[in-house]
Amino acid sequence: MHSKEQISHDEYQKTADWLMSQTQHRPQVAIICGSGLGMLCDTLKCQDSFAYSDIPGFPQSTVQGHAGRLVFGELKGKTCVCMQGRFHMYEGHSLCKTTFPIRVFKMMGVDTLIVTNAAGSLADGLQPGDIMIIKDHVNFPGLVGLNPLSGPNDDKFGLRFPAMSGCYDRGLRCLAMEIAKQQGVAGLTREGVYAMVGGPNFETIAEARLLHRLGVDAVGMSTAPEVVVATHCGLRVFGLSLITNKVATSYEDGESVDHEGVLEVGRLRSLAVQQLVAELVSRLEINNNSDGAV
Ligand SMILES: O=P(O)(O)O[C@@H]1C[C@H](O)[C@@H](CO)O1
Ligand SMILES: Nc1nc2[nH]cnc2c(=O)[nH]1
Repeated sequence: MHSKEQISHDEYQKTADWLMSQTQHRPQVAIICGSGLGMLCDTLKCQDSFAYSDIPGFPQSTVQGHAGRLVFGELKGKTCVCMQGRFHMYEGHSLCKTTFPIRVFKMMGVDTLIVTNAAGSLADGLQPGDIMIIKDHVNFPGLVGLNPLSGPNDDKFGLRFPAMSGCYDRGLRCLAMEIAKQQGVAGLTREGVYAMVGGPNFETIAEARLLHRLGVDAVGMSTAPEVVVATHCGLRVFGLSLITNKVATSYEDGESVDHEGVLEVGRLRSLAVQQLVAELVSRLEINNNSDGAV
């Protein structure tokens, strides 16, 4: 079951060492591409890319719209590593496996993690095609003990009881809003709360109404475990959700969602998301003390 599997420090190190032996790039920024957002990798220059199936210890991506490649390259003067495809709990991966790359990135010297996802909107002010800068999350699996940090704590990575109150960096959220204004997409962009549910089914009407009443702005099936592990090991985090659909909350209107529709909105908004992320990366101030030693 999820919480029992443990991955040793040596296993993360082995993967980090293998990647560093295969590429000259030493990433400062890691980017995780959500469903339909794999094009974020296209902006990287001087790419070195690896199929997940060739990387020792890496899980495999099984979801359409998640290519399963790790891409290293330069973006606006920063060295980045980009996951073209992430791992979800509903694919059957343990939570340690879904978050495996995060600790590998930390060991490679990454300072900042940018997470993206596709999500359904529960908020009146968020329409398909809008960009939600994640202010905070509700980790539903985590609240009932399905947490990648369950099990013995590895003190080399972080504290047994890490705080999560500031896990989405305030400075980066403000910077992203400023960039959205400068790029003329402020009307499409606002902050909100993301909730992770286990999936893979989309919400029932009753579940959607419950999430809405709880103050959730957008719901998806990923991200929270990655952010918990990143915050635990001291990475600075920025997150955004591309709103791909409204979550149906009425028995009358017959609204429905499917994965192909989710991917289609990703394609339509790819340029706006790409430009926002690229400008954010270019304006990041990197903490050069991050030498990857954990
Ligand atoms: O990887 P993300 O969270 O972007 O993927 C979302 C949630 C499901 O995996 C999928 C549903 O269409 O999109
Ligand atoms: N749980 C969930 N995940 C999504 N990913 C994209 N849209 C949705 C949605 O409506 N619900």
